Amino acid sequence: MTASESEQKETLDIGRETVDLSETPLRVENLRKTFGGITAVDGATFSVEQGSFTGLIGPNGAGKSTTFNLITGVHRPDSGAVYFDDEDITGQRPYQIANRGLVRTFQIARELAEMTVLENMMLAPKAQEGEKLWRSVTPGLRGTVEQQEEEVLARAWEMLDFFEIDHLAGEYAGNLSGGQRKLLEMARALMTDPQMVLLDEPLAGVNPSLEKKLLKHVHELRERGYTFLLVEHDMDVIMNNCEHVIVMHQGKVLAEGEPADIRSNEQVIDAYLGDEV
Ligand SMILES: Nc1ncnc2c1ncn2[C@@H]1O[C@H](COP(=O)(O)OP(=O)(O)OP(=O)(O)O)[C@@H](O)[C@H]1O
Repeated sequence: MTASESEQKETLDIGRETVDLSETPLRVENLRKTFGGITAVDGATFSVEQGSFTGLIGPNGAGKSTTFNLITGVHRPDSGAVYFDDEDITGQRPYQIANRGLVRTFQIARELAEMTVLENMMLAPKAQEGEKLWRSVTPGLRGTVEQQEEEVLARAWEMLDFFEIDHLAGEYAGNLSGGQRKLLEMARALMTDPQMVLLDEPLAGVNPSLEKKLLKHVHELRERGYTFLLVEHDMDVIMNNCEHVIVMHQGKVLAEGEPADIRSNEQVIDAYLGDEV
């Protein structure tokens, strides 16, 4: 990390702390997951570098979503391990993993569509201290809870402003366009000030101008030290934006490398890219 990058990150208004870009925050080793007779993930091993924008691609059914679910604690692997910041997080619950700084975007469910954009943001606050309840019922300590709520509100506005949807704060989430929803999903994920964000097809149904905007925001965040792992079917998006690409096929990692190498990899062309190159 250069001195100016370091400076930029420390002064970032969305509140990231300085991180060491030489780290490898995420490592999955020999992950395996079966559903009945189906092997969804079959010994996948890869790692993601700190501060990178890494793409995870592969044909339908290759195991990408299941891998995301194994990393974020939605599913427990049959075998293998997930390490985040060199700590074994295998089998931890999604909220525990999120509290460590590893989050994924979630689609705005129907119930959330009936709340305003700002209310959606307030539902995803930064983890608060465990004694919150105790503080709220203890005379003299009420101010701390109020202070925390103010901090959550301030962060919500900062994120809405960053993603340029602050003018929609009072709008019901259900009234947003597909692209605006995707921006809200990203903004919500960032509420907890994570270190790493997993994006599962964040551009599906997004029009070209909002797609450009969303990718611009991801690049800005990445330059400031956030790490992104992206599942996306649009090959141009992957090849033009990610500096590292991991290709899954039949539950395994078939290849990984820079976009240009992946494009010309014979095995990848046979298994996946076919006519796309
Ligand atoms: N909860 C589940 N129950 C049963 N089978 C599942 C479950 N989740 C995934 N699978 C199966 O595991 C395999 C891998 O699915 P997965 O969704 O991880 O692939 P993918 O690469 O994300 O595919 P796509 O690009 O189509 O989203 C598929 O055969 C799928 O049908």
